Amino acid sequence: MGTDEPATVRHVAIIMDGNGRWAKKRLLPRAMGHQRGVEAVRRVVRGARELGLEALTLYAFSTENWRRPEEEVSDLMSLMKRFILSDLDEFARAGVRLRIIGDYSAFKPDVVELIDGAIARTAQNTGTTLAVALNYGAQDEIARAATKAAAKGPITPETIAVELDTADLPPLDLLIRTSGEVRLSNFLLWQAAYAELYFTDVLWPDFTLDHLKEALGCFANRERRYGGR
Ligand SMILES: CCc1cc(N2CCCCCC2)n2ncc(-c3ccc(F)cc3)c2n1
Repeated sequence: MGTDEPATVRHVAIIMDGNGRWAKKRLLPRAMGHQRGVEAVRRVVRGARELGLEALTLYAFSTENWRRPEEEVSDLMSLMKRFILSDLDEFARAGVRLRIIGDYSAFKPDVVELIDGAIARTAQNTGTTLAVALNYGAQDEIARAATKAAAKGPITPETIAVELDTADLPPLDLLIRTSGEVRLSNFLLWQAAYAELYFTDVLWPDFTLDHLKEALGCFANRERRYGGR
């Protein structure tokens, strides 16, 4: 690709941070921050489709999130169920394909069943792939991939890569983190090797399609290195 051609973004990932801080700033309960955060998810999934992204990966629940208060974990599980029962209908009809990365078998059977149904329902879709990271940690993902690769023969970066949860997604082009934290927090560590990293002070509930376009614009202006330097 010559330098005068706009860089094509195929796969964007987002660490959706700042939901609790958004609520705290407004003296609202954390659950309200989560609810407004779901509205931002809706905006960004619709935006990803309009922009023709092949894949959008969202960090929804990390392996560390289990340490949150029980009430908050329960609130997040309810939020997820509501999202699948209501929003996924629209996304399924619009051609969005749902994938889950991480070990979601750790969730309650009714949640696992709901997720499996949503994956099956959208499996044939050919639009944007929405990959949601649930009970996900990159070091856990890499360890699982390495274990599978080792059982099949000598380990190389290639034999590990094909065993990652994201093996069927395009290479990661752009990783966005909201709320001003400049850390990867055990998210897509392998996949981020050559991705552009974009950090914004915007809190996730305030994130809009314009913010996504701003991040994509920054990507377009950067010249990719792919390990060149
Ligand atoms: C595990 C709880 C949780 C939290 C969460 N947050 C995190 C908290 C507040 C901000 C919104 C984003 N999101 N966002 C999408 C999903 C989702 C899950 C499964 C699915 F099939 C489709 C979407 C989600 N799930």
